[in-house]
Amino acid sequence: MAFHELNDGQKLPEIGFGTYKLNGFSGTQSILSAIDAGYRLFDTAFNYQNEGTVGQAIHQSHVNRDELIIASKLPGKYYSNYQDSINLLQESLYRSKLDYFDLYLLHWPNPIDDHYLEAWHTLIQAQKFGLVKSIGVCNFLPEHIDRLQKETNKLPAVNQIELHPYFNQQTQRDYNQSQNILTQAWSPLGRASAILNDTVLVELAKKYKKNVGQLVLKWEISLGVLPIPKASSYTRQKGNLDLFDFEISSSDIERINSLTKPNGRNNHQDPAVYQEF
Ligand SMILES: NC(=O)C1=CN([C@@H]2O[C@H](COP(=O)(O)OP(=O)(O)OC[C@H]3O[C@@H](n4cnc5c(N)ncnc54)[C@H](OP(=O)(O)O)[C@@H]3O)[C@@H](O)[C@H]2O)C=CC1
Ligand SMILES: O=C(O)C(=O)[C@@H](O)[C@H](O)C(=O)CO
Repeated sequence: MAFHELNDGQKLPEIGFGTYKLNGFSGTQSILSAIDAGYRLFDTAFNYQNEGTVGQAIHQSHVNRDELIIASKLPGKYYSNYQDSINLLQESLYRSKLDYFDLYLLHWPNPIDDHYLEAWHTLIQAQKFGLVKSIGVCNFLPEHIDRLQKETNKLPAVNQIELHPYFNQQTQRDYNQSQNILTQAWSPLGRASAILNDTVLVELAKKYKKNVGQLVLKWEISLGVLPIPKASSYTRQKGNLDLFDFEISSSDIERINSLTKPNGRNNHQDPAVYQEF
C-alpha cells in the first residue's frame, strides 16, 4: 500500500478505519479484527466515547504502537478555554492509555460559536508539547482555513470532510490540495445509504468484478483522498481493503464524479451553519 506524506512529513496509509459506533467489548473485538485485517490508521473522537475502546484494542493487539496511526478529535465544547482543551486531550490519552495521538483534529468549525481559532492555537501548543504528532481539522471550509493561516501561519495537515459519490466535494478538495492539506473522507460509503444501490455504481462494480463498497473506496483513493470506512465484521473489513488489484478508468471516474448532488450530504450537516459540541 502506498502512503500519503503530510505537509509536516508524517506518512499515512492510503485507507484507514472509522470507529464511530464501535464501543465497549464488541467495539474492541471489531477494532482488533480490523487490525488483523490489515488496517493501521484508526479514527476516533472524544465524542464517540470510544477512545478507551480503541486503546484497549491497541493494547491487546500484536502490532507495535509505532506501526499504528491513531487519530482523535477535540469537541467544540472545549474550544474556548486553553486549559480545558489541554486537560481534555490528556484525559483522552489517559483513556486510550497512549502517550500521544498521531493525529489530532478540531471536530467541527462551529463558526457561529466562533472559537475555532483559539482551539487551533491550543493544538499548535499540544504539538509542541509532544502530545500529538500532526494536527488538523474536520469539516473546515476554505474561509476557516484561510483564517487559521492568516492568524497563526500554521496550516492543518489534514482536513477530514464528508465525501462520497453523492457529495464529492470537488471545490473543497481542490482547495485542500492547493494548500498541501490531505483530504480525508468521512462517511466514504455514505453511511451505507442509497449509494450502495445506485444503478450506475452497481453497473460499474459488476464491470470491475468488485462490490459497490470496493468501487467507491477505490474511486476515493483515485481522487487522492484518504477514506476511513467503518465496518463491524472481519469479512467486510477485509473486503474494504481488497482494492489494490484493479484501477478505475478515467472515464468511469468521471462517471462516478457526475453522480454528485448539490444537496448530497447525508444529514444536511453544512459546516457553514451546522454546529456540534
Ligand atoms: N469528522 C467528522 O465529522 C466525522 C467523522 N466520521 C468518521 O468517519 C468514519 C466513517 O464514516 P461512517 O459515518 O461510519 O460511515 P461509512 O460510510 O464508513 O459507512 C459505515 C456503514 O457502512 C456499512 N458498511 C461498511 N462496509 C460496507 C460494505 N462493503 N458494503 C455495505 N455496507 C458496508 C457499515 O456496516 P457494519 O458496521 O454493519 O459493517 C456501516 O453501517 C466514522 O466511523 C468516523 O470515524 C464520521 C462522521 C463525521
Ligand atoms: O461522527 C462524527 O464524527 C460526527 O461528527 C457526527 O456529526 C456524526 O456525523 C453524526 O451522525 C451525529 O449525528
